Amino acid sequence: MYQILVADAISEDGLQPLLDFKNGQLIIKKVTDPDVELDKVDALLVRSATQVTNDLLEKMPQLKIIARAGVGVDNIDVTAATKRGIIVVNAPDGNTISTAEHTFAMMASLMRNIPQAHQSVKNLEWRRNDFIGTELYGKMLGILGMGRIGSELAKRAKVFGMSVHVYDPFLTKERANKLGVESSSLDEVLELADIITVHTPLTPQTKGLINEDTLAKTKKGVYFLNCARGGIIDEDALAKFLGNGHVAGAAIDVFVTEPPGEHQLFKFDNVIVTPHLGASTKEAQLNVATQVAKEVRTYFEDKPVSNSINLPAMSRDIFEKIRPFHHLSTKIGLILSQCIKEGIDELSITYSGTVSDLETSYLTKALLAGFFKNRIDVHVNEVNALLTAKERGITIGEKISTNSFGYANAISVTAKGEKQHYSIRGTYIDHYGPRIVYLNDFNIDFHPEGNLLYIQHMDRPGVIGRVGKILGDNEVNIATMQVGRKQVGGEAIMVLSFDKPLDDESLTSLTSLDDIVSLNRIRIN
Ligand SMILES: NC(=O)c1ccc[n+]([C@@H]2O[C@H](COP(=O)([O-])OP(=O)(O)OC[C@H]3O[C@@H](n4cnc5c(N)ncnc54)[C@H](O)[C@@H]3O)[C@@H](O)[C@H]2O)c1
Ligand SMILES: O=C(O)[C@H](O)COP(=O)(O)O
Repeated sequence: MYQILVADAISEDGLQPLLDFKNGQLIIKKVTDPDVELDKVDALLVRSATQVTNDLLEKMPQLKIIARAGVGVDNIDVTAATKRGIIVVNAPDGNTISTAEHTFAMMASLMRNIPQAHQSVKNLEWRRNDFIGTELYGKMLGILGMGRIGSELAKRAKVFGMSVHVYDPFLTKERANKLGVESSSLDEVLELADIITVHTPLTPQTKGLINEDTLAKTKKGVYFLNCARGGIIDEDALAKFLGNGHVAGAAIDVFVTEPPGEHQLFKFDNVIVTPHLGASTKEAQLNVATQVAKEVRTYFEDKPVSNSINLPAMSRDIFEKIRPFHHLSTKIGLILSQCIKEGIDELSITYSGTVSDLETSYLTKALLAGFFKNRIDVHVNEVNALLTAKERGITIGEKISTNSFGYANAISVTAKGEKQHYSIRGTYIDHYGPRIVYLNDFNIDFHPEGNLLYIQHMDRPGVIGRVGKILGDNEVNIATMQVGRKQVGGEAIMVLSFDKPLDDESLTSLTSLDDIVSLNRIRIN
């Protein structure tokens, strides 16, 4: 039974897919709650409040998936999660409309002094001349970050008769034209806009995007909005430019520290604030909760998730096509890891035939996960496979080739260590399953499953018989046996499979036989 911890305020209606999930148990508690057994949690659902730090992850060794019911993942140490093989998913578009609407409401409120006027009337005042506003009509709105929310905001601004200039280094001309906005440089937006709003993620590049230098380039009387992330607008710099009258007002939904406590911006009457409410609508909360609840369930049902931050997205159709090769790749990795007895520096993988049309990078990661499975302590999966290989100095080469050696598809792998050099090839045959068709320079054909013994020996009369006798004497039942050789009387190989793991005594007796070059027990599960 998977333990699923819901650590922030997430719509319970939206959690229905998990409430209906027979293999999951929902725990709705904060991570700091002493009743929560963090070491048993398999899935963690959060919004922006819970800080998913490396220290927290350390206490959660069973954690497999972190789901963010919202967009921003800056409260999650994604790098630390990735290292541990924990998949991180979010709900990227469930709160877009709500946040765009909130930004628009903040802009209108700011320009018409609505919060200030509201408070004044409630204080039994009637100061009509103190709250003269400014029309949005005819003004230029500058949007920094033209993604989902920026684009929705632009549509609404245009309807209000505003012109929209945007700065987003990743925005194409076609998309800007389609949205009817002017794509500009950062400096142009700063110099021309009457109102500037930020809608980028918080990254090292966007932290302090609006700072003293950029503020100095803006028009006197400019207004600023931040409904994205605290820190994109440097709070000290904004306070300074509000203080000297250069900035006419600001609307802020997000802060560097949340909750902000006593804050330097609160002393300005022309600053309006909300407590990170962009996504706080019934609709958005239902959307994001439903999206992540489905993602977590999908993940535990061994199906592909759609919105992972640290794994490539894959549709169900593609996943079904890739699934057999995924199994094959994992098995190849497992076999290699048990055959090669030292650390490796290089792994070269060649995909040919029908498999080369698929997402081969995903298969490479599966192969690495198989390779590392019994070698290192860390749980390696598709999320952290490449990182793990890199940390261990293994160079990964991936190629596509047209030569599939007579099979419809083939995955050929060579692993190089200091002393050893191993090559293996597998194929997937419809209605027949995965087969290993080449191992360490020998053509062979065996089903990579269960308890196997791979023997390299000299091709001499009686070797197979002697192997069979020792196993028979030790009551070991041979389930299948395949042989291969390059030339008569040269080196040859045998791959045997058993119903249960081969015992040490039999292995020792086999090792002492004449004409045996090497033996490897291989377990595939
Ligand atoms: N206040 C809230 O409650 C709330 C709700 C939802 C989202 N958000 C925040 O709003 C922001 C935008 O969310 P979104 O869903 O539109 O994200 P998005 O990923 O769709 O859009 C972000 C855009 O920023 C652009 N960008 C990235 N780096 C940039 C840079 N250096 N300069 C200019 N543009 C850059 C990207 O190209 C992208 O188009 C995020 O920070 C998100 O966390 C806040
Ligand atoms: O990134 C987001 O989705 C928003 O900032 C919403 O955050 P919240 O889920 O804490 O309201």
